[in-house]
Amino acid sequence: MARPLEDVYCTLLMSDSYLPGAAVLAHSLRDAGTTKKLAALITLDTLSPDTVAELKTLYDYLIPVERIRNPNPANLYLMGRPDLAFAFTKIALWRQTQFRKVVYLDADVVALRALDELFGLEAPFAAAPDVGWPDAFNTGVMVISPNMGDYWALQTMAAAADSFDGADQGLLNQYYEHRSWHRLGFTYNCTPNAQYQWEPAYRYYKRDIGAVHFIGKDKPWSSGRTGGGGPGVHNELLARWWAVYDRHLKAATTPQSGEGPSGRRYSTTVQQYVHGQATSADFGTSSLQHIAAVPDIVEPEAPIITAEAPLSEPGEAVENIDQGVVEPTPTFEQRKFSAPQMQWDATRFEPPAESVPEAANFPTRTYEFNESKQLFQAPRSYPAPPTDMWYQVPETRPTPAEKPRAIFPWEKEPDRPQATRVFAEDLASSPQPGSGPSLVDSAQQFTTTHCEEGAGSPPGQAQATGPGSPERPSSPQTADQQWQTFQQNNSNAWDAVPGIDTYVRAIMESQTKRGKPQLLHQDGVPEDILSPAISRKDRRQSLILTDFPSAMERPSLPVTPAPIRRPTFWGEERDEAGELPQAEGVPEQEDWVCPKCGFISVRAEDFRRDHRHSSDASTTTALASPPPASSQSPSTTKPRENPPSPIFSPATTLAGSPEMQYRAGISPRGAPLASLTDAPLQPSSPSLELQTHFPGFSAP
Ligand SMILES: O=c1ccn([C@@H]2O[C@H](COP(=O)(O)OP(=O)(O)O[C@H]3O[C@H](CO)[C@@H](O)[C@H](O)[C@H]3O)[C@@H](O)[C@H]2O)c(=O)[nH]1
Ligand SMILES: [Mn+2]
Repeated sequence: MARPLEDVYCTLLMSDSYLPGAAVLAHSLRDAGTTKKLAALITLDTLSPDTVAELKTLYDYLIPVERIRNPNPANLYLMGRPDLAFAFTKIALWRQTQFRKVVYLDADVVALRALDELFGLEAPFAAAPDVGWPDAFNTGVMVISPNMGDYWALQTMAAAADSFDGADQGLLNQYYEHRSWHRLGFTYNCTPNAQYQWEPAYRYYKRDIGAVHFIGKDKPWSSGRTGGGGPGVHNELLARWWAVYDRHLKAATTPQSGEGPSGRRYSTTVQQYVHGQATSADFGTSSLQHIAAVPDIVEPEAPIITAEAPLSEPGEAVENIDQGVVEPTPTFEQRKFSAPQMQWDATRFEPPAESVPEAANFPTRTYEFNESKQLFQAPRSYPAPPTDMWYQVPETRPTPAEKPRAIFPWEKEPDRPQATRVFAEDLASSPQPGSGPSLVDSAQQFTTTHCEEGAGSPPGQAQATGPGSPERPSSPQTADQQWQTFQQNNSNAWDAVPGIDTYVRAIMESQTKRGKPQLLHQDGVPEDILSPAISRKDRRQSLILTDFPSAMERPSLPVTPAPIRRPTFWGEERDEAGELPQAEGVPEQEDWVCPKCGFISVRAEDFRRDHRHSSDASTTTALASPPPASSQSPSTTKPRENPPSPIFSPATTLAGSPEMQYRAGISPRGAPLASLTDAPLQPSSPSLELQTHFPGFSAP
């Protein structure tokens, strides 16, 4: 016949720091005369060999178990106990099926008497109410009938972190909420509370108390004896723990030298985890302060001796003090720190996915309202406001910002007039049919606007000739006269630098020799670039740089004699039958626009002399044989007597050279140059559209 299964008291130890608790628990049970064996579940990888050795002397069975970590320990922070991350390990009790019944006791429990009657309970599970929520049970004292069915169910819950407090108590209460369990009396798991205790009840039930359980972060051995000196329920019960400790484990005068009253050797292993133990100073002070041992713990009525009472072993400490014995601090005292249980074991697991950040452990400080009943007394007087508060205006004016470095020669002229700006919007309103601004006017506007640095013009000239200037001559001039005046008074500074001229001509000639026309479009297909129906993206990138304003900048500026045709509301182009009359006093288009390639020069002389196509072998200039249909104004056919300086000559000569496009891409005032589209300009085109070309940027 098989041997009947055994009954045991069992505890759990997962860290060295709880060793004093486990030791006191074992002693308290044995002192109480239990007939049952003692067992301890231990996690070998987190306990020191010394601790295990000590446990071996105290317990009949040491049962190694794997720690079970809460995979989602967030709820532990709700009760401020992140150190209980491995509390689920406790469910290993249910798999100890080698035992019939287990009376489980936390390591922070001290038995005041043997609890053997608990093994006679029928119920498969029993526990006492929790003091914080009495409908729930506390898991520090439990009567368990181990079985694998419950174990696997609990294990599944633990794996899912199914626990309202993140630890075993939440998990087990959830598990047994809908199962039958036996409710033990509070006397089996009395949890003294420093803040609240129902003292009359304590006094009344005191003699029934079977086990005291020191719940919470602070344990008797971790806070030391200082807290347990006075009257009150909590201190009385604390004294019961220290009584067992003192009887069996308290440090002797010389470590490892003595024997306790029970005949056991004092344990230095245990002492090192007891606050305030194992230093010579402590030997003296503790014996003065501590509550001395209660002689017979089986007798709850035994008188409790307070600090003022005679010491149980007065000789030791006094002797030491008197003889001036100063013992070196033992190394185990220096090593007694035991790190609290971490939220996760970095040596075995990855950090939990939803772990609480470190900051959750930062100390917090609570400020409370002042509860003083004293009425507020206003001070008799307040300090006078400061009298020297005003803004001190600085005596010296701040030095004006430095002028920008001169780039062009004329910028160095000392009495160069301040440049002004004139914008198209400031000028006369849009061209009127028949009397709209001529090309001369436009050119004047343009030059004044764009050469606002007053390039090359005599002092004051830029303003004087500006159309928007108040000093504008009011006497009416013919367009031709204005053109003459304008051209005489305006020239570009770079035209006076022969080097530029020579260089650009050389490029142009070399291109002409290579048969590259300067402005021929790639495929020769004429295109009505002015048609609004043609979207911008369909146009090829321009090859020509000029200083013309772009269509965007000056959309209405008529830089060609012909007006811009806008589509009607219905989208089609307007009839060519001139709605707008030809402008007067404007040079003929053939004088400055190449009918072949649309190349533009403002100075007709330059145009005739310089602009040639390689195919024009017999032609001296592009304009030697102007298209017969376009000759209209007699004023443009006669040669000019005093050829004025070119205005746009760089543009005419730079055409077609990508390198020079880049170099000439910035106008004298730093604005990007405009470029003509490379589509051919038809003599019959209704207008010419200009397109801004920024160096380095290609229009789609
Ligand atoms: O670092 C540790 C932490 C815990 N334990 C063991 O686990 C038990 C539970 O920890 P404890 O500090 O005693 O928890 P309590 O302050 O008592 O907190 C309550 O909440 C815990 C978590 O739900 C339950 O385990 C307790 O029974 C319950 O009283 C201890 O007694 C020890 O046996 C260790 O060995 N090392
Ligand atoms: Mn406990």
